[in-house]
Amino acid sequence: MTGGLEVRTVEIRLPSGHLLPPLTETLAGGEIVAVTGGAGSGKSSVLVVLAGRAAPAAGEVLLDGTPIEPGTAGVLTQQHELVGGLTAVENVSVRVLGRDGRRAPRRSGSLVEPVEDLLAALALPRASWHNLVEQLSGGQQQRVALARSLVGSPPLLVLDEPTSELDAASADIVWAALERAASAGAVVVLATDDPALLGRVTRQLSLVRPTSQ
Ligand SMILES: Nc1ncnc2c1ncn2[C@@H]1O[C@H](COP(=O)(O)OP(=O)(O)OP(=O)(O)O)[C@@H](O)[C@H]1O
Repeated sequence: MTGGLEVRTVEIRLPSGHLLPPLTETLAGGEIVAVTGGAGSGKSSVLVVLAGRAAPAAGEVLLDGTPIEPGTAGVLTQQHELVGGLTAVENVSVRVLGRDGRRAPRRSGSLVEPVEDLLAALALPRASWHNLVEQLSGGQQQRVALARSLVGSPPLLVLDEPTSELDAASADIVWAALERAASAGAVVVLATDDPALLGRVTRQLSLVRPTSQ
C-alpha cells in the first residue's frame, strides 16, 4: 500500500479564468476515486494538477509525502497523446523507454513482451499490435493510451474519461485492469460523469458545490 495522494488546499484556475474552491483530500492507495461535476466543471483541469503536469494556483499535491513530479503518474488524457507514425506496441514502449533512456525495442526485444501483455490485458486485438496507431479505431487508441499509463505499475493513475470511447464489454475489461492496479496499491483517480463507472468507484469528489447555503 502506498502512502497515497495528499491534496492540500489546492486551488486550480480553469482556462476560463474561474478559480475552483480550495480542494483538500487524501486519497489512499487502493482507492478508485472519481472526479465528477458535469461538462465544463473543471475535471480535466483538476486531473492535470493531480498528475503533477501543472502547478496549482495555491496549495500542494504530495505523493507518498513528496511533491508530485511530472512523469510519476500514469496518465490518460482525452486526447490520448499517442505518437503518430508509431505502432501500438511502440507507443506503449515510449513510456518504458522514457524512464530508463534505452533505445526503442525490436519486435523480438526483451521490452516488448510486457508491453504486449498490457495490450492483451486490455483486449486489444493481437492483429493490431503492430499497426500504426492512426490505423486503429478510437476505442483501440484509447486502450493503447491506457496500456501506456499502466506501464511500470505507477503508484498513481490519473485517467480522464477512461471508458468514453469503449463499448460496455471493453469498459468492463478496462475496469478490471484498474481494479488490479488499485489492489496492487495504486491510487486511481478518474474523471467521469458516467453512471456505470460512478456505481463502481470507491469514492466521488464532486466539483459542483451544493446549491443550498
Ligand atoms: N483551451 C481552453 N480555452 C478556454 N477555455 C477552456 C479551454 N479548455 C477548457 N476551457 C474551459 O474551462 C472550463 C474547465 O474545462 P475542463 O476541460 O477542465 O472541464 P471538464 O469538466 O473536464 O469538461 P468536460 O467534461 O467537457 O471534459 C470549462 O468551462 C471549459 O469550457
